[in-house]
Amino acid sequence: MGENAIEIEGLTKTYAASGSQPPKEALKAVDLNIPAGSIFGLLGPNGAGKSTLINILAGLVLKTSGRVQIWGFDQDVNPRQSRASIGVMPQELNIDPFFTPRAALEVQAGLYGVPKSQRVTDKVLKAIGLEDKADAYARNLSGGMRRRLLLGKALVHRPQVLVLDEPTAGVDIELRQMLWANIRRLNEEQGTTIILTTHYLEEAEQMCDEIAIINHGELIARDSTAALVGRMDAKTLVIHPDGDATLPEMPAGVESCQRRDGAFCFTYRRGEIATGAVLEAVRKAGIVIRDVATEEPDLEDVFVALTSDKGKAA
Ligand SMILES: Nc1ncnc2c1ncn2[C@@H]1O[C@H](COP(=O)(O)OP(=O)(O)OP(=O)(O)O)[C@@H](O)[C@H]1O
Repeated sequence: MGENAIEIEGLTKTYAASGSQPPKEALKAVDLNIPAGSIFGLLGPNGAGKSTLINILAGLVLKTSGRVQIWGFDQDVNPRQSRASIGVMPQELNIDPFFTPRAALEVQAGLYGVPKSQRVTDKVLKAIGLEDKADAYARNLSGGMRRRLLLGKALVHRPQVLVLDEPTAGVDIELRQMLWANIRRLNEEQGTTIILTTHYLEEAEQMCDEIAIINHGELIARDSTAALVGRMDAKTLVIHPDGDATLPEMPAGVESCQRRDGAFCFTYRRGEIATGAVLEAVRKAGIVIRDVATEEPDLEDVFVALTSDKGKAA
C-alpha cells in the first residue's frame, strides 16, 4: 500500500437519458488522490457530484470511464479486495426495523464474508455506544441510535477506508459530537482513512486535514484545509466610531461600507495594504474609535468564492 488510500484518475460518470431527461454528465474526468490516514472532506453545492463519487467508491454506481484504486486495489482488476477495503455510512436511515443491532451487524458481516471466528460485533457495539441496546428491536431505537448503527454497519469488516455521506445532517449537537469523537478515535487509534461529505463548512474546517471541492462534476480545488482558507487574502477591519461620523476616504484598493449598527468596515488584501494605513486614514478623518475588530475569511468564504465563479461560467 502506497501513501494514498484512494487514487482516482479520469473518473467520468454519465447517467443515461431517461424520459424527457437528457443524459447527465455527473463527473467530468476527475483526478483525485486521498492520502492514507487522513480525514478528507469532499465538498460541493447540491448536485455537484459528491454522492456519485462516493457511490462509485462504494461500488454502488458503475463508472462510465476512468480508474479507481482503493487501498492499492484497482476496482476493475480486484473488485473483491477493493470493496473489502472500504466501508460506507449512507445518508438514508435504511435499517431493517425487525433486526436487533446485534443481528444487523452479524448479517452485514456475513454479507462481507467475515468468518464467524473473526467477527468483532461486540467491539463495534461498544464503539458506537449501543451495547445496552444490542438486543432491542431496531424499530425501538431513536434516530440518533439508528445513525450510530449505520456507522457500526460500515465497520463490521474493519475497512481501512471509511466513507461518511453527510454523517451529521439533521443530527443534534450532542449526537454530532459523539459521532465525531467516534470517527476521530477510529482515525487516531486505528489509522482509518476517513472521507466525508458535509454541508457544514465549519465542521469540515474543524475536522478535515484536506479538502476537495467539486462543482458541476469538476474538481475545482484540492488542498490542505489551512492552505485553502489561506487562499483568501482578504481581511476586514471593523471600526465602531465614537459618536456620529461619515465614511472616511480610503486608499485605493480598500472597499468601505457602513453596517446597520453604524460600524464601518474596510476590506482589503492583506498582501497589498497594511492595516496601519487603513487606521491612519480613519484617524486623519478625525474619527474617534470606540472599538475595533478584525475579521478573517473562513472556509465558507472560500467555498462561496470558488463555487459562485464557476457557477456563472457554466
Ligand atoms: N440516477 C441518476 N440518474 C440521472 N441523474 C442523476 C442520478 N443520480 C444523480 N444524478 C444527477 O447527477 C448530478 C450529480 O448528483 P449527485 O447526487 O452526485 O450530487 P451531490 O453533489 O451528491 O448533491 P447533494 O449535495 O444534493 O447530495 C445531479 O445533476 C443529479 O441530478
